[in-house]
Amino acid sequence: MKVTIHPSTITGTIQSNASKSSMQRACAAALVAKGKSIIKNPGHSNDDKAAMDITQRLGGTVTNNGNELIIESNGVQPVSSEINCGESGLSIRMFTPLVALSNHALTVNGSGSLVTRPMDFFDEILPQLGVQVKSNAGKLPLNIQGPIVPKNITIDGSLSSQFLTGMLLAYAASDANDVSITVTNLKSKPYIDLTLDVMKQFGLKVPENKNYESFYFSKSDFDSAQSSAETPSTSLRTYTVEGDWSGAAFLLVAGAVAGNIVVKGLDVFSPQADKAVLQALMDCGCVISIQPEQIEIGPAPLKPFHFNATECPDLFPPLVALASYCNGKSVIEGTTRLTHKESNRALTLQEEFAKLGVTIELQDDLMIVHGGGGLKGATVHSRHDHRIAMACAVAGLKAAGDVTIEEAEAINKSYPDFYEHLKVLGANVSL
Ligand SMILES: O=C(O)C1=C[C@@H](OP(=O)(O)O)[C@@H](O)[C@H](O)C1
Ligand SMILES: C=C(OP(=O)(O)O)C(=O)O
Repeated sequence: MKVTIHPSTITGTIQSNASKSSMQRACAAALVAKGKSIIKNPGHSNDDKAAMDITQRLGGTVTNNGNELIIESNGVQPVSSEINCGESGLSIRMFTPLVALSNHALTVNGSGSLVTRPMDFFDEILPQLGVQVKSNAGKLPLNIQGPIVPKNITIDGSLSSQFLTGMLLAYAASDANDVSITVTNLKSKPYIDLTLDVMKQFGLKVPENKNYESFYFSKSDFDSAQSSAETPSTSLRTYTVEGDWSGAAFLLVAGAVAGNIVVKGLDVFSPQADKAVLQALMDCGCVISIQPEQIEIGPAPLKPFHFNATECPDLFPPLVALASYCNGKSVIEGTTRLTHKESNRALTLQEEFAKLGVTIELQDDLMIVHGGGGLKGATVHSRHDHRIAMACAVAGLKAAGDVTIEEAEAINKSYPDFYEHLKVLGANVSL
């Protein structure tokens, strides 16, 4: 699908989309928590759909009426010999340790960019916990046969926090007692805060976070009268999927560049990593008012900013769009975190923004965006990466000519309503 963004000024109010990070975790937590869970504000992105399908294949009963998702579960009891994670890095890395809770042999598969993303973690770690693993040299498909036996283990957190998210859930589900997961060089730490937050809300056993270096599952927490009285694991529980700071970052940048808008549905106290976008927006000098129930944002002469995105790598694409309109060189740190996303994002941003007339330099872990020179109309390509498509769309709002995005449907991975939301804000978008 091709989408063309015509130069536009935007205005109005928009409700943020549901966070796939919050929604996918909720599916996994509902699966292992046992009992009935009601999940409000469910998302409908491809990654959300993958998580719902996996939950069902691992034994959950999933009923989705659009406004509410109801999951009933007796724990992981697979009803299928294969799960398919689509293109979702979080789903494969979070659900594979949950697959390993069962003694059934299962194949874990995926598609698109996921086929080339590294999964060697499982070859190295799961066998230490009694799980048989066969992979295609560290890539998909994976054949997994548990059950996992929690014990003290050390894992590497430098490539992705998502493996740790899966391990924490699996340890909690198997009632890990007096054991620690030690993690070296953990990156994307706020995503672990989100995992722990969801685990708590679903009444799972939450480990003690020792400075993001070790996560200790105590002997007694879960059995204590107090914890089971507060959040009994088999009770009915309700969870509301958070508004998505990662998707909203594109809307907020659109406001800073192309018109006064209001974004609703974002929790400023959320553990989500990407709420850090507010810092860059405040630093670049746009007009912004942050209130508990909404964020108002609008354009002003924009100045360059310096931002460290090591812990929130998904902010690179929207921040590159923002930096393109800032008058001078903006510096974003953390490019090494981008190599294994849906595309090699530092390179794809450099190549696609070059088509729009923006020079991006890559130096070690730094990205330097030469902004303020004006953007030209061009045809760009999503590179099958939702965040590249959204970054180009937002950048196109104030380009000198039309910006056409090829394979624009990549947005379905996280934010299927993105172009519609731009249209609601008055952007001139041809679908
Ligand atoms: O846990 C999550 O929901 C995510 C964690 C991050 O990945 P890494 O931990 O690999 O950086 C992020 O990039 C991804 O989009 C979603
Ligand atoms: C990298 C992303 O997601 P995942 O790793 O879950 O596929 C993303 O949404 O940008």
